[in-house]
Amino acid sequence: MADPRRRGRPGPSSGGRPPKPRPAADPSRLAAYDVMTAVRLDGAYTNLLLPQVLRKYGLSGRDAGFVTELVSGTIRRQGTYDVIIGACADRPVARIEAKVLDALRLGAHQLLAMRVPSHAAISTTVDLVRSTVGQGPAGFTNAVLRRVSEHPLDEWIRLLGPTKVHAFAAFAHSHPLWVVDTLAEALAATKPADMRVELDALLAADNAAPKVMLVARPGLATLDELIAAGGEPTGRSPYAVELGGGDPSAIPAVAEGRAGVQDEGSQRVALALAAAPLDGRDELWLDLCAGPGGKTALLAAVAAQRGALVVANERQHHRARLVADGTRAAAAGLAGVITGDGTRRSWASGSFDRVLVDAPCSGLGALRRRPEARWRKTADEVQELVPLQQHLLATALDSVRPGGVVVYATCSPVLAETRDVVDAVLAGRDDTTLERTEQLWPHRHGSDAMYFAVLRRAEA
Ligand SMILES: C[S@@+](CC[C@H](N)C(=O)[O-])C[C@H]1O[C@@H](n2cnc3c(N)ncnc32)[C@H](O)[C@@H]1O
Repeated sequence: MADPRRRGRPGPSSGGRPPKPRPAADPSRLAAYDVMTAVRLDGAYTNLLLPQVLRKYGLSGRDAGFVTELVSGTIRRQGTYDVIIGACADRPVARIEAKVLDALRLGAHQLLAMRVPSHAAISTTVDLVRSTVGQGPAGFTNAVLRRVSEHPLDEWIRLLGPTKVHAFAAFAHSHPLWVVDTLAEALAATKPADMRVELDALLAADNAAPKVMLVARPGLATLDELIAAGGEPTGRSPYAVELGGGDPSAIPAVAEGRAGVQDEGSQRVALALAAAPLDGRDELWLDLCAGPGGKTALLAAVAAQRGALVVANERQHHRARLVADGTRAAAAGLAGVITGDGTRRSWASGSFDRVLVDAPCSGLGALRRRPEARWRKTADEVQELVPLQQHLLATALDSVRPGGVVVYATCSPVLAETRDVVDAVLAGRDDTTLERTEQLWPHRHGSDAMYFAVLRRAEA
C-alpha cells in the first residue's frame, strides 16, 4: 500500500469527461477513525482494539505504526486539540457533531504533531468526513483545518494558553485539570528542585509512547539472550532490557514465558519484596492481588532459585487464569493460584514470610500506556478505592508472620492511595513498622509512576 503520509488530493480530472468520483478515505485514516469511534461510543480500550482494526484493514509494518501513532497520539492530546479546534471553528466544540470532531482531532494531530504535509493532512481528513459523514461537514472540516494549519503547536499553545500554572499545564499537555492538580500534589511531596519544570516533564512523559521493556526471569532466561534478540540493558534493573522495535512475542524466551513484557517499575516492586532482609523462615510468599500475573511470574522465578514458593491470589476468575498461564515457565516457584477476595483470608494468620499487595488503584501513574485513561477517570473513583486498598493492606499484614515483610504497591503516585493508605493502616496497629517507601516517575526513572512501601510486622 502507498505510504499514507504522502497521500494527497487526487489530480484534476482530464478533458471534458465527467469528474471521476472521489476515492473513498484511505484505509489508515479509516482505521484510526474506527478506533476513535469505538473508544468514544463503546468505551473500548485503544491498545486492545488497535490490533483487531489493523487486521481488519490489512495494515502492517509502517502503515500499522502510522495508525498506532495517529490514534494514540490524537486521543492523548485531544484536550489540547479541542481548544485549538474551538478557536478555529465558527461554533463551540461542544456543538460540533461528535463524528466530525473525531476527524478534526485526527487532522489536528497530523498537522501539529506528525510529519504529515499540511495538504495531505487536510485533504485526507476532508475525504474521511465526506465518506463517513457527508459533504456539508466535509466543507466545515476543510475550513477548520486550514485555520489549524496556520500555526505550529507551540505557537497555538502560546496564543491560547491560560495564565494560571496548572491550567496552562493542563492545556499544553492535554490532561484534565484535576489530574494535573493531583499529580502536582504527589510530585510536590518529593520536594523537587523546580516544581514547574518537573511538572512539565512529568506531563510531557505521559504523552510519549512508552518503550517496550522486557524482563529476563532469573533462572529461566538471561539478559544476554534478550540482548541477542535486540534488547538494550537499561542498567536500572538487573533483569530489564528495552526493546527498540519488533514484536516481543516473536522472541522465543517471551513466547515460552521465560521472559516477559514488564515495565521496569513493576520489576522493581517485585524485587523490593524479594530483596528485603528476613531473619528465619523464608519459604512461602503471597501475591495478594496477582492478576494478570506479571509480578507473580518474576517472584516465582526468584522464589524457585531460593527454594521458596509463591501463592497467587486474585479476585477475578479470568485474571486468575491469566496468572496461571503467565507463570507456566516459573511453575517450580509457584504453589498455586487462588481465586478469592483478598480482604477475606482463606489462610491462617501469619502463614506467609513475604506478601505483596499490588493494589487495584486509579492507574494515574501509567497514563502513557492507556491513551484514553485520563479522560475516563474521575476524582471520585480515586477516593472510592481507598477503603479497599486499606483493607487489602491490613489483610496482607495479618497474613505475614511476625518478622515478615509486606510490600504495598500501586501504579499511581496519588497521595490518597499511597502515603495516606499506609499512614491510615499503620495508625490502627502497633505491630508494624514502615521501613521505606519509593516513588518512581516516568520523567525521572523511565518507568511508570509506581509507588511502593516496605513494611515489617514486629517479631512476636
Ligand atoms: C494492579 S492489579 C495487579 C497487577 C499484578 N500484580 C501484575 O503485576 O500483573 C490489581 C489486581 O487486583 C485485583 N483485585 C481487585 N480487588 C481485589 C480483591 N478484593 N482481592 C484480590 N484481588 C483483587 C484486580 O482484579 C487486579 O487484577
